This record gives sequence, structure tokens and C-alpha cells, in this order.
Amino acid sequence: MKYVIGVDLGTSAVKILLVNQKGEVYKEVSKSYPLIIERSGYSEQNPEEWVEKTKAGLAELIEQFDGDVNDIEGISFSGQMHGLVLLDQENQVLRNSILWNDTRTTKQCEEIYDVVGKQQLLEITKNPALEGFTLPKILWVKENEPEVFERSSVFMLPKDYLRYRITGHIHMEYSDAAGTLLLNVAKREWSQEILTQFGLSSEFCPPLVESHDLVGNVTAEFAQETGLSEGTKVFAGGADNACGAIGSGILSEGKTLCSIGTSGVVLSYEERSDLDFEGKVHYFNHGEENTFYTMGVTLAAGYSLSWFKDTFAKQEAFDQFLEGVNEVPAGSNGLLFTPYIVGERTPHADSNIRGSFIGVDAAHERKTFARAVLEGITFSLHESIEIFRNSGKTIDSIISIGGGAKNETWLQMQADIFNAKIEKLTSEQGPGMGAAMLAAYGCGWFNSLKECAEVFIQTAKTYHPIPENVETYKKLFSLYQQVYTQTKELNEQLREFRK
Ligand SMILES: Nc1ncnc2c1ncn2[C@@H]1O[C@H](COP(=O)(O)OP(=O)(O)O)[C@@H](O)[C@H]1O
Ligand SMILES: O=C(CO)[C@@H](O)[C@H](O)COP(=O)(O)O
Repeated sequence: MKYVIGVDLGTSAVKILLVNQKGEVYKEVSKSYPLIIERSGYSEQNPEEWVEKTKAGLAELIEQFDGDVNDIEGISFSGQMHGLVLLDQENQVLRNSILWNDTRTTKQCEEIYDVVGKQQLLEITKNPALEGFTLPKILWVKENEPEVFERSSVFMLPKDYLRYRITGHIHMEYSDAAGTLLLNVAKREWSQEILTQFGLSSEFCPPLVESHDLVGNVTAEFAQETGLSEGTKVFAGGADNACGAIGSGILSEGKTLCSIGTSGVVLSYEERSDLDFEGKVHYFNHGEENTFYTMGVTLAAGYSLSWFKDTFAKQEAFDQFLEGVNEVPAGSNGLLFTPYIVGERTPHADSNIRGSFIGVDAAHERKTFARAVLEGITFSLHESIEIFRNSGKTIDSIISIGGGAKNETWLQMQADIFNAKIEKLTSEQGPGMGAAMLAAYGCGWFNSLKECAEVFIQTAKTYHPIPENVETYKKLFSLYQQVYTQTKELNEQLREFRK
């Protein structure tokens, strides 16, 4: 039996899957790392920590593997998107990576609109200037840390840096490059226009490759440190949302994905590159050649839950913390939560908004708050579903992945709030599975990712909407939507008190 490895470099942890030729997950390892939050709006990680935790995870996986390591034919990657990694001329990391959920760059986003023009930016990159994307982070470093910027010779994204450390070769692939605001998404090339407008050279951008392209082998040093074979082929991989889509079989029109990781995503497959969503949803290159996807993003989806748990019950596991949420009725006895704890992206691109609990009552218990947090996160994702439905898409069936898909009550809640059938797959590790599929396709096990999906992906359980809950949530959703407008001005005034 042959195997491939899928490495998902997430925001909360690196998750590593060893998958056999039938698509069965043979072994699974996860190693977590923290966010570095120096002040409100900041979010960083140390790239060395990604490398060390991946090495440790791979070593553990190989140690437990009782087969022949030479049968592990390929490895590929899925990665948290947009994070800026700056390297100097010796390819040494210059500073911590500034992550996708860091919102310090509002000023730089305005500068991008001033210099490029909103319409022109949408035409080239298909996306608006959002704080989380990479170009605003590059401009922030240029303005605030000029000595660091002057020493930088190339920029990378998180999983591309990790892969560089495994192979010694620098590349970037289209699905992640799409989230930099430097790529012409339809033409699939770095935008000379935007690079020139910001005084950036072409050499600052790595060479572009396809997600399933072979980009090297495991170096002798990395093989020795992890137990991997030097013969294992390394394939480029994709952005975590592109990989999540591949790992969930979102490979044809009409398929919708809901992913609840640190962020939350509602994603739809697009064959064409010339649709116009006016920047209301992100529009990126897929990890499948020459196709695309659109998505709405909740900045703090799983992160709202992990923040709430870690703040009030750090020692408890998620399952223990969520015990009893199924006993609280739909609507959490009148308690509403908005998950804007680090700002929001879809539908409100607003780095200043913050979360609220509305309607706190003396009768509410901890489990009421926990359920309200799950509902608030799901309402936020429903805003993206509504954008897609209003654009003419039919969404009656959704595949749900990510850490959030581990909880039965949350999956039923998704069916009730989205008013759609929810499918849970045999593995909720969509991005890791997508990465493994890119390696399997790259190794030539299948003629296409679609063929691979037919073998690798299976539905474990389906959740159908409960009509009574659907009605309750319809009413509550319109109240939820009002909280943003009602609290926007208050949050402007609270800004000066934040540290
Ligand atoms: N047992 C669980 N039940 C419900 N939610 C969970 C559970 N375990 C993890 N989560 C949620 O999943 C999130 C992590 O999901 P994951 O897909 O691993 O994220 P990432 O790829 O961003 O690292 C956590 O922040 C948490 O909110
Ligand atoms: O910023 C985005 C997408 O635009 C995020 O979805 C990141 O890609 C992080 O993903 P997770 O760690 O939550 O999976």
C-alpha cells in the first residue's frame, strides 16, 4: 500500500494526515501553537514555531507508522492564507509573520484605494483592499519598520515558507497568491501594474506554480530530523480554503462548503473568472487548475468559541465545555452574540467593530452563553449564505468541515440557521485531506482531482433542518443583523479605551 501526507498549517495548530490509496486516514497528528497578540488588532506567529511543530508532528507520525517509510510517495500542504513572511537575502526570516486576522492595516488599505483606485483593484485582483490581505501588511512594514523592509528580498506565505524549509526551494502557488492583492487573478500572473505602483520589484514575488506541481524532494537534513524518506516527492499545495474545498469535493458548480476553523468560511465553486460580485465576497483561484471559488469570511468563528472557552474555562476540552448546549432551546432564551471580537470581514469589512452579548438575563447560565456564541458565529456565516442566495445561487445542501464540525448540536444548528441540508464527512479535516489529495493527484494516482474525490471523500452523516427551529432562527437573524448597525458608533467611541 502507498501513502501520501497532507499537512494543514492552520492558525490554531498544524494537523498532519497520513492517507492511503483508498483515501483512508491511517494516522493523524496535531500540534498546536498560540497567537501572539501584542495589542488590540494585532495577530502574529513565529514561522520557526510552524517549522518546529511540523517537524515534531511528522516525527511522531513516522514513529507510529509500522509500514515502510519509502511507501510514503508524496507530501503536500494546506495553509492559513495571507500571512506575511519576509525573508532577507540569505533567506532568513526578518520578523514574526503578520497573520490574516491582524487588522492593523486600515490606513494601508486606504492608501491602496488612493493609489490603484477601487475599480481598478477589483478588475485586477477581483477583491477589495481588506486588512487581512498581504499587500497592506507589506506596506505597513515599509512604513513602520523601514529598516526591516529594506533588508527584505522576497515575501512568502505561511505554508510556502514551511515547504521552503522542507525542500530548500522558494515557490508560491496560485490559490494562495490570489490572497495577496498582488496577483492578476484572471490572468494568473503577478500584476506588474500594482507592483510598480508600490515600488516593489518582480524578484520580491516568488515564482508561481500549480497546486499539484512537483516542487522538489525532502532535504537530507529534514528527512533525518523527521524520519521521512528523501525520496518523498513534495507538491506545492494550496490555500487552506482551496484545500478545504478540494478535500470536501467542491469541484463543480453548485457545491457549497461551510468551514469553521479559527475563521469561518462559506465557499462556492466558480468555473469562470469573469463574474462580478462587486467585492462583496472574496474571489480567488482554486487549487484545481484554471478554476475559481468565491467565499464570505467570518474573522472570528471558531476563534470566538476558543476565546470564550479559554477566558472562562481554560482547562476544559471543547466537548466538556459544550456539554448541555443541546438542552438550551434554539434562540438561547433571548441571548444574542455577535462574533466581532477581532473585527469582521463579510458582510461588514470593519476592523473597528467588536462583539456583543445582547439580552443578558439573570436566568442565563454558562451553557446559555455557550449556545449563544455558537448561534452568533452561525448567524455571521448565514450572512454570507444570504449574499450567495441573493446573487442567484441555490444553496440547499452544504458540506460542513473544520473543528466546528466536531459538534453534533452545532451541525444541527447549521442546518436550522442555513435552512439547508448539512453533510458531515468521514474526516472533518478538509484542508489536510485536500492537501493529501493534491499529493495523490501529483503522484499520478488519479487523472484528476475529481477522480480522486470520488475515491477519497465519503459522507458520514446528514443533518436536515427542523422546521420549528428554522422559523425561530429566521426571526432572530433579523435581530442579529441589527446589532451591527446599533453598536457601530458605540464601538467607534470605545476604541480609545482598547489596549
Ligand atoms: N470538539 C469541538 N467541538 C466544537 N468546536 C470545536 C471542537 N474542537 C475544536 N473546535 C473549534 O474548532 C476550531 C479549530 O478548528 P480548526 O479547523 O482546527 O482550525 P484552524 O485550521 O484555524 O487551526 C477551534 O477554535 C474551536 O472553536
Ligand atoms: O483569511 C482567511 C481567508 O481569507 C482565513 O480563512 C485564513 O485562511 C485562516 O484560516 P483557518 O486557520 O481559520 O482555517
